[in-house]
Amino acid sequence: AFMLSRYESEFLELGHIGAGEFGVVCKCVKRLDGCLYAIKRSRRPLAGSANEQLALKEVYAHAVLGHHPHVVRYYSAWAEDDHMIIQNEYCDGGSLHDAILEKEACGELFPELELRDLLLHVSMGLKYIHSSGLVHLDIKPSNIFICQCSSAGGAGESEEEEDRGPSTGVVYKIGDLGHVTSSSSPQVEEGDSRFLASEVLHEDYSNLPKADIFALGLTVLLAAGSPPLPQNGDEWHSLRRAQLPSLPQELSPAFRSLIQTLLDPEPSQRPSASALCRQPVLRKERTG
Ligand SMILES: Cn1cc(CCO)c2c3c(c(-c4ccccc4Cl)cc21)C(=O)NC3=O
Repeated sequence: AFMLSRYESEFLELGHIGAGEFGVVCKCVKRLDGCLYAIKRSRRPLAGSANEQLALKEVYAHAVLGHHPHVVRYYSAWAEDDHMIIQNEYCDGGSLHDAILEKEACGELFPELELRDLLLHVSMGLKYIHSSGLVHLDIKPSNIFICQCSSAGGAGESEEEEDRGPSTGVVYKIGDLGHVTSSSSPQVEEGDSRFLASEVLHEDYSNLPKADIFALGLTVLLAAGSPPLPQNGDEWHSLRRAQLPSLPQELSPAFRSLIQTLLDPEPSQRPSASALCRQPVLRKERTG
């Protein structure tokens, strides 16, 4: 079109960082402030379609959630030339899924200290989302983003400092709010079946925050080096009888049993996000 779109006039595209059926994600610099942003451009969904509902829920969730150091920050969203555009905080460390693939590629493992940071940071983000009466419903490694940069953005720089992992200074943030819904009157759009709690599969929506906790448990297992998760079948069910898969590393008994509780078949037996944030095994060991 002859008219420069807002996207083209306000941003310079530096590269593609993701693509899927949802659309394309680019790393962009905003010409005005010189800051980096992750911008997702997707075909505008058909008015009144389910996809439009999903697109709107994502923007509503960001608008309601405001700022938190462990939730990817939202800056703006708009529609133009038949596309939906959302401008979010750019996390410079890639996704946890990328990090897991890299570790596997060079035969390394996440040390337990980093697994504890991961579990603590995502628990803090979930505590915030759940305290706002919302649930994420698509917690998985490809939706958790890593900030290595010193200016990790987000509110409360000082709070950010406190949250930094002692070992790596890496900050984990929950992203992709496309499945977020109200935990009380849910219109559940199921997330990735590999991370789906069995009660949600059976349409029991009575305790959705605990479905996020279950998915977080599987996410930590993958980061600990467990083999790829089954999408269905016997293995899928045995994972949901709290039989942890064999892991390539010895985790401390305290940490291993904590992960076990996240995967409990009974949602009420799984710890809440706020209980997880208070778990001694996740608090920084005050050395010296
Ligand atoms: C594929 N991909 C890779 C990255 C980071 C690479 O270091 C990424 C980001 C986001 C998103 C994203 C997810 C869902 C909705 C909107 C966005 Cl911008 C996707 C991303 C996002 O919101 N912030 C990101 O950094």
